[in-house]
Amino acid sequence: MTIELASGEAQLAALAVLAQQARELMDAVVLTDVDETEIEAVTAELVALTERLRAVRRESTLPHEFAPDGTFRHLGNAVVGACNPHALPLEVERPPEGGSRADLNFRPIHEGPPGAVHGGVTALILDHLLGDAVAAAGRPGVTGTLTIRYKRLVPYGRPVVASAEATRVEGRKTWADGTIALPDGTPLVEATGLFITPETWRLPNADEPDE
Ligand SMILES: CCCCC/C=C\C/C=C\C/C=C\C/C=C\CCCC(=O)SCCNC(=O)CCNC(=O)[C@H](O)C(C)(C)COP(=O)(O)OP(=O)(O)OC[C@H]1O[C@@H](n2cnc3c(N)ncnc32)[C@H](O)[C@@H]1OP(=O)(O)O
Repeated sequence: MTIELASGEAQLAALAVLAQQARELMDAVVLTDVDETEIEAVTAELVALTERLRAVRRESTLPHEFAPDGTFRHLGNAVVGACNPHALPLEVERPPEGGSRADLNFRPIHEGPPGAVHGGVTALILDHLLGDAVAAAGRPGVTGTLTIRYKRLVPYGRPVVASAEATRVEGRKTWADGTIALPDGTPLVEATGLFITPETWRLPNADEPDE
């Protein structure tokens, strides 16, 4: 894993604004009902804009890194990356009592079953949140297994709460449980996962895994 110093903060801030606009574009695309002439005109403008962005390309995606304020971030991450239009982005909090949580609102672009969120999308969110919970416990790792139980359809367009906590440790293995629930606590999706700390990972300030 690469840990690099942050650079080009003004450019990154502008990129985050661009990524948010791209999200709004995606939201507009799935709900627009303008006629085909207008769709073709907008598409032509987007082709031109895409070419402008491609004019200068990075050799790799935005890295895992420490921001100037000392916090760890991954601006290109598919779930939490402010600079990645694919990300909600999920804003993860780490409450003082432990674990990880996030308030979130899925959108029509996340639809799977009619009027509800795709199960793969909720699995993605829970994978990340469980991963954050094990990292919060000082045991960052990659997902070995992820088991999901879909209890109720997850609505989009209204608030839900995701939460997770590490539950057990054994060598380089850490287990975590999590849920996506309505604000009143009604569980919609439950997850349990096993995360494994690769041999090569040793993060500054992280507790050493018990080996
Ligand atoms: C996404 C990167 C994040 C970077 C994190 C950095 C800092 C953290 C800070 C904040 C992060 C916050 C949240 C985000 C974090 C994560 C969320 C998303 C995570 C992902 O989305 S990540 C992508 C999906 N993930 C993969 O792409 C894994 C591919 N895979 C491998 O990279 C290797 O396969 C590895 C490393 C798993 C093991 O390889 P290895 O050589 O180190 O270990 P080895 O095989 O020796 O196994 C040792 C013991 O684990 C058991 N074991 C192994 N694999 C198992 C499995 N799958 N299921 C059950 N048990 C398993 C063995 O049975 C043995 O058990 P025993 O010791 O009892 O015999």
